[in-house]
Amino acid sequence: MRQAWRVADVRAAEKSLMATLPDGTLMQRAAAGLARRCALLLDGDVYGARVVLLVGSGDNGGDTLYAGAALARRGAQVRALLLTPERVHLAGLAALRASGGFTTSHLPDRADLVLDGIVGIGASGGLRPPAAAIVRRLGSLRGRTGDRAVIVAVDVPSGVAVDTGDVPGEAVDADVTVTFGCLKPAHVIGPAAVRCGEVELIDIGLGPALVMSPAVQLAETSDIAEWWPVPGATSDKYTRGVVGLATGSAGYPGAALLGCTGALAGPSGMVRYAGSAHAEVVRAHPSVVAAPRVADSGRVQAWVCGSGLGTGADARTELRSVLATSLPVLLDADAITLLVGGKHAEDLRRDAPVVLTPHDGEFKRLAGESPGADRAGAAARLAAWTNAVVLLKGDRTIVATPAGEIWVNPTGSAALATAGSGDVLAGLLGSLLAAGLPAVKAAVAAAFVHGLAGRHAALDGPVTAPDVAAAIRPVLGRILQ
Ligand SMILES: NC(=O)C1=CN([C@@H]2O[C@H](COP(=O)(O)OP(=O)(O)OC[C@H]3O[C@@H](n4cnc5c(N)ncnc54)[C@H](O)[C@@H]3O)[C@@H](O)[C@H]2O)[C@@H](O)CC1
Repeated sequence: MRQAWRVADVRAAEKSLMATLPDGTLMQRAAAGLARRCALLLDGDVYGARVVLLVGSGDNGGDTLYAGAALARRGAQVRALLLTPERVHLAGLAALRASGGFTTSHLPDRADLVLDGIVGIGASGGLRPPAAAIVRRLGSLRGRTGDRAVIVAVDVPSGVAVDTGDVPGEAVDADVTVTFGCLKPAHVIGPAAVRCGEVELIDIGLGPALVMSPAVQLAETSDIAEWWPVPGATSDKYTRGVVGLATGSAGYPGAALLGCTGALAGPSGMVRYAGSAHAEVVRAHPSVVAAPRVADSGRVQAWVCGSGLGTGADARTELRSVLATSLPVLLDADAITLLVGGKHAEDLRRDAPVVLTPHDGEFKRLAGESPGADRAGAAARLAAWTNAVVLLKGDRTIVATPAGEIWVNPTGSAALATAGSGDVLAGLLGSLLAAGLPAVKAAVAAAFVHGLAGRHAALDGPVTAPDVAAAIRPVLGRILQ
């Protein structure tokens, strides 16, 4: 499991750690790690490399100057462009000069490596115009071999909103981001995460001081392997869990079929289907036990309701039926639309878990506003308001609990942006709920495996929802081996 902390918590941890260390120790650790990574990016060919430092007025600029000094000592031609020369980190600048580096008043035409030290976790608002103009030109810099200059962001790419992962305006598009002490939300959430490129975390000894809860958590393959329910010697189809799907309609039988495909790939021992697509479902999936309505179905341990269900009177009845149970319920698509206006809000005040899986449009309908720039915060607010686990779909899907726990999925893939892929996710997640996984783990694990399935399917070309569903099993085979 990986974790990211908010700026205020990082600063508090740094402060408590600095109280025990000689002045400047953390910056020296940070700069040493940064310089080491830069040397590797130059393939060890540091001597004669053209290195450009973009240096802002804070400690982020200080890290950059010290790292530049280390590279200059190894023979690199280091030029520092000071954005606010009157407020530069003086000791860092002295170190650079003493090592043979220079300052420059303009962005050089050629560079092998650019270090972005304009602004780090002290950023407020979007980049100011002079910095924004420089950042716009970075993509055109070429180095010794004619290749594009490698861009390294120091701590975070300048221009991103560190706590939310938003990119409000011009921002550095880094190949590598070298961060210090711990990850921050911008490294893992939203468009900022894309601007980071590869993220390298340098240990500066901050760990023991990070006593506050992380802002965001990310599951790793080992977590999924640990959580995923697997049958034991005494398991049978009922003890493995039975998932029920109240999905699809005459207009959208495909949603029922795709949901069942996702559910069949999950860990539960049996899939029941309730709805008007029952004949099609049994034809396509002989192992599914189907009935026309929720009321006619046998026992299940969790319900999935909504995908392709419609929003008419019959759909309302089915939604009421699943919410009236004391079982975990996943509400997707039309079931979310049916909640709008608060008509079923009181039904969400139930003891058994509810999982909501909105995309941005459904989120807006339900919450009354778009997720906006702070997707994690928005998901957490909706989770608290609805008393449900909210899985907000996106490139980096967010899972938030009513208690404010937030997860971000690292396996997202553009391949999942295809009709019906959400139905597959709902079925898979429902299967995990039926198998007894707590709602938050079920949501995190389903998003993780679904994302990998999208990537796996994309290896063979353009992806459709059935391809995603078909890829779940090989992906799980690898995770659980
Ligand atoms: N505090 C610590 O113990 C450590 C801090 N480190 C570095 O210090 C950084 C934080 O340093 P600071 O707190 O000095 O803050 P920053 O260096 O991130 O930025 C603060 C400066 O940037 C300017 N600024 C703010 N928003 C701007 C914008 N939108 N456009 C242009 N300029 C803007 C402000 O005028 C301010 O002077 C970290 O990101 C990291 O790189 C590391 O050395 C590790 C240890």
